Amino acid sequence: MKNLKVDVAVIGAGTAGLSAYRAATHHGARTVLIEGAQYGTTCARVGCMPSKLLIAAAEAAHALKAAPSFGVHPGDTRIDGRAVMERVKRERDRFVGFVLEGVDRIPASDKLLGHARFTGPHTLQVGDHTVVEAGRVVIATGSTPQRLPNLAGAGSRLISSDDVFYWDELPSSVAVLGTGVIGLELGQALARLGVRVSVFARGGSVAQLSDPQVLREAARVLAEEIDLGFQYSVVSATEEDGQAVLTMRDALGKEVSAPYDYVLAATGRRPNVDGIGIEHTGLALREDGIPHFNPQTMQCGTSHIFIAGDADNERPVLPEAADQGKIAGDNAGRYPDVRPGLRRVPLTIAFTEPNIATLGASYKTLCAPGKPKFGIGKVSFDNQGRSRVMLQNRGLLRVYGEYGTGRFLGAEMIGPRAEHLAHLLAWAVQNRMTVEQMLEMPFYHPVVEEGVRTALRDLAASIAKGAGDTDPADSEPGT
Ligand SMILES: Cc1cc2nc3c(=O)[nH]c(=O)nc-3n(C[C@H](O)[C@H](O)[C@H](O)COP(=O)(O)OP(=O)(O)OC[C@H]3O[C@@H](n4cnc5c(N)ncnc54)[C@H](O)[C@@H]3O)c2cc1C
Ligand SMILES: NC(=O)c1ccc[n+]([C@@H]2O[C@H](COP(=O)([O-])OP(=O)(O)OC[C@H]3O[C@@H](n4cnc5c(N)ncnc54)[C@H](O)[C@@H]3O)[C@@H](O)[C@H]2O)c1
Repeated sequence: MKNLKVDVAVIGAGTAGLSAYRAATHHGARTVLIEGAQYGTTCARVGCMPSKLLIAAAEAAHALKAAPSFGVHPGDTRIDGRAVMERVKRERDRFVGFVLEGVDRIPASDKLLGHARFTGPHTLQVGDHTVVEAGRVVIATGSTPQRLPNLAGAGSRLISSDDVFYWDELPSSVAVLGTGVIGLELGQALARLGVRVSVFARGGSVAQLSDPQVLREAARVLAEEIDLGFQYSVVSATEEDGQAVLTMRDALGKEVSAPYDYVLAATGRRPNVDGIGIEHTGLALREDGIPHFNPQTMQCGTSHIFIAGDADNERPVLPEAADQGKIAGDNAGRYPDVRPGLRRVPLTIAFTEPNIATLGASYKTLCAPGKPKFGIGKVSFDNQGRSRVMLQNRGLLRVYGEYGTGRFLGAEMIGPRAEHLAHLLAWAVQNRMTVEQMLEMPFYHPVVEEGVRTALRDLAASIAKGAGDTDPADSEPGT
């Protein structure tokens, strides 16, 4: 058994861990980066990048399908599933390659391969070969797809998003369970690529939306294109003749049963805090097994242990993993001088088409008990000029503002090019702009951003009327 004494140990060489390693070494701390599986990060290997590559292929197929409405007739479309997957994997490997080059530049003496688990607050057992004694530790262990026991009967036909990006060709049919970001992004992309797809939701949630009006519109718009069913529960899943036979029950008790090449469980991801000996740290744990931590410093309690990225499940997206990793690494590096780091305004984007995005304060948080009422403005994209020009006139944007100050608080949307609209609005929230100040900004013509202006004008009017103006949608927020 080897023994290693370091200032900082970082567990996990994903986006958060790499960011933490760089920050800690910047402070001159002797740091070791421990990886239990593969270098290359979830984002590059089986996350953001391959999913967007698959979606890009799907968008190309969809453009051909939409072309005749413009009087453009591309002829017979042939989707070569093998070529689609080859490009996804080739480009994915290129992105992974960049990460690996970065890892190669880290001195060998700073890297350890092996699963790490705490044996005490300052000690880690790595694989069966090394004991690390660390002054401080950063937990950056990421997350793993959730496995549902009631789907286990589907055997080898039960997959997670990880498996999709190792396919050699496209299957004929897939049942997707879950209408979160993964289920909708992959479900729509596969459907556009000619795969028979059924997407089943347990309840009524749609991606990260909580505004009931936007949620309803998103469900309607997406269901126009894909076979999307809400309020379904699993009756059984079996493996028969190389296929999965999935039986689902709807809210009225009606059962539907069909064979699929695969059942894709997109039912959330579990932070990797199990099996790392967290119980030996002495940290106070929440009900979900994650240590209590300060989201400004990433410090767990008042301890020498920090947490970052998907492992803390606060905002499980890539830019947050990078930010949190930096904050955790900075604080571990200069411990005990622990300082708050830069946290940005929340921003999430689901790359469905239309895109679904949220930013700033969500409708749900604004509706929390004890919160003051807030003004709401909205625009439908149904008749929005540029959206209609592009035949992408579907969706709804709702924007929120504070009574009295007129400060812009946040927005939820499904709409054309929402990935860009969401950035624009998130920057306004972070700059603490008022709705009036936003309306003083330039808007070109004809652009989708003119829809944003319509919503902001509506919000300005709502704020001017004051808190007596009740929201017509006043109802329970979604998930
Ligand atoms: C299909 C999919 C699509 C996504 N698309 C987007 C997107 O478009 N935009 C976006 O912002 N986000 C997206 N995400 C989310 C994003 O990928 C994650 O939030 C991000 O990669 C998390 O980074 P991380 O460093 O926390 O975890 P990871 O990159 O998973 O790193 C954790 C590392 O820790 C290692 N590890 C775990 N336990 C141990 C242990 N005990 N000992 C040693 N090593 C250990 C793991 O092997 C892993 O290498 C997507 C995710 C998925 C699954
Ligand atoms: N574009 C992006 O930024 C992007 C893309 C993909 C993934 N991600 C990240 O990955 C994370 C995980 O994505 P996800 O879609 O798996 O999770 P999610 O939490 O977004 O959605 C999970 C879905 O599964 C359903 N579900 C949960 N438990 C279930 C059960 N027992 N039975 C049936 N249905 C159940 C939920 O109702 C929900 O519809 C997201 O939180 C997101 O942060 C981000």
